[in-house]
Amino acid sequence: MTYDTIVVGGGFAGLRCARDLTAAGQSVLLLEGGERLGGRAYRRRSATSPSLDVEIGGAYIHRHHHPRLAAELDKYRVRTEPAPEATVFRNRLGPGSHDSAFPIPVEEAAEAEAGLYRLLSDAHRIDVEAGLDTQGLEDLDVPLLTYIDSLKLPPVTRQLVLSWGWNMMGQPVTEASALWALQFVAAHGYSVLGVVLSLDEVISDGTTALVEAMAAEVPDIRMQAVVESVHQGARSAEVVVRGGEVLVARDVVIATPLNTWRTIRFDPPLPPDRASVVAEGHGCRGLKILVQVTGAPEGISCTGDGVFPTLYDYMPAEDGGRILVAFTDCSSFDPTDREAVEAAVHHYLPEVTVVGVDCHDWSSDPLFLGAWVSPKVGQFSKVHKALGESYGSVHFAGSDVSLRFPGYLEGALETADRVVEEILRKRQDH
Ligand SMILES: Cc1cc2nc3c(=O)[nH]c(=O)nc-3n(C[C@H](O)[C@H](O)[C@H](O)COP(=O)(O)OP(=O)(O)OC[C@H]3O[C@@H](n4cnc5c(N)ncnc54)[C@H](O)[C@@H]3O)c2cc1C
Repeated sequence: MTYDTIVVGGGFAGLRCARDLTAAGQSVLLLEGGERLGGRAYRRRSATSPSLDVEIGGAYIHRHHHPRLAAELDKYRVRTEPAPEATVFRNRLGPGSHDSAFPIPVEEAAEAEAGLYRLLSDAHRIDVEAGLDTQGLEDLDVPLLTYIDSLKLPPVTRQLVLSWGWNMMGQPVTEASALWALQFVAAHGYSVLGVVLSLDEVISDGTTALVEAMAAEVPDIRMQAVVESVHQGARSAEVVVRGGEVLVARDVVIATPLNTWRTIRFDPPLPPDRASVVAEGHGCRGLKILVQVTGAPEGISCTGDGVFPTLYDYMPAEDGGRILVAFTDCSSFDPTDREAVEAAVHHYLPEVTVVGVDCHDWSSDPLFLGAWVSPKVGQFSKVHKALGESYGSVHFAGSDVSLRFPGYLEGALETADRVVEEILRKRQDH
C-alpha cells in the first residue's frame, strides 16, 4: 500500500500533522519510535512519590502566547489551572537580601533600565517569522555571557538575567547564543519579563490528556517503529523502519527532534545548507530535575548563582513534603550524584532535607538527543529558516524548527500547520 503521508514522530507536531491530514481525507500512517506518544510532553508516575503523576518534560503554558495550544485544549475540553504561585522567595543574587518577586533593588533601577532597554532594542531587530539567518543578526550571535556583560547591568540585575538565561537556554551562558535568548524575548511580545511570566498555567490532568485526545483522531499509529532511513523516488518515498520493513508514501513528514535527524539516513542526502547543523546538533543539554524535600515552605521560589539557577515549588509530595523543580544542564550537573543535589538545594534552602530525585536525561535518550532546542553560538545566524523547509517529498515539523515559538509546545503545533498546508497545496497542484 502507498500512503498519502507517513508522519515520523508522535509528539505534538506529529500528532497534529497526522490528525489534520487525516481530517482532510488523506491516508496517513504515524510512526512513533518509542513506547508512548507525546514525546517531550511526558507525564508519568513520580519516582519519589509513586502515587502521584509528574511532568518530566514540557508543562507550562500561556494562553496568550500559545494560541494554538489554547485552541487544542478548548477543543477537547482539557482543563488548565494556574501554575503554583511563588509566595516565598529565597534568592541568591548578590550581597543583601533580594527575597521578593521583583528582586531588583531600587538603587539599581535606573542602570538596570538602561541595560534592559538595549536588550529590548536588540530583540526588536528580530522578525520572529523570518528566520534568524535572513536578517543580518550575526553581531548578536555571540556567547550569552559576553552579551550580558556588554549591557553593563548592575550586579543583582546581572545575576537575575544570567540565572534565567541559563534556565531558558539549557546550556551554560558561556556557550548559549545571545541571539537565541533575544529570540525568546522577541517571541514573548518583546518582553524580558514575558519570558518568565509565560510559565503561567499547567494542564490539570497533565499533558497526557491532550496527547490522548489528539491521538484518538489518528486511526493508524504504529508504536516502537524507529525510522532509520528515507529514500525518495520520482513519485513516492520509502521509509525503512528498524528491523527492515519498508513503507511507502507520497510524502513523508519528519517530526522528530532536530538532534535525531543525524540518526536517519536521507537519500538523497539533506541539502548542504542544513546538513552541517544537523550533523553537529544544537547545544541544549537542559535538565529539569524534580527534587522531593521536607521542610520547604509551599510557594518557595529561588533564583540565583547556584548550579541550579532556578529552583521552585512544583507540587505537594505524598509524604507531606514538597516536590521542587530545578533547572540546570547535564554538562554542569550530574543528577544521579545525591550529594551534589543536596549541596545545590542547600545553596538556597539549608534547612530542608532532600528525600529523593527524579529526572529524565533527554540528552542521552536516543529518541531525543537533547532537551528543547537551543543553538550553539554561530549556528542559527547562518542556517535557520532552511531547517524547516521541505525538499522533494520530505517535510520537516517539530518545535525545534519552529520560527515563531521554538522550544515550546506551541512551536510544535505551529510547524504542523505549515507542513499540513504544504502537503495539501501540493495535492491541489497535482
Ligand atoms: C525538560 C523539558 C521542559 C520543557 N518545558 C516546557 C514548558 O514548560 N513549556 C513548553 O511549552 N515547552 C516546554 N518544553 C518543550 C516542549 O516539550 C517541546 O518543544 C515539544 O514537546 C516538542 O514537540 P515535538 O512534537 O516537536 O517533538 P517531540 O515531542 O520530541 O516528539 C518527537 C517524537 O519523535 C519520536 N522519534 C524520535 N526519533 C524517531 C525515529 N527515528 N523514528 C520514529 N520516531 C522517532 C520521539 O520518540 C518523540 O515521540 C520542554 C521540554 C523539555 C525537554
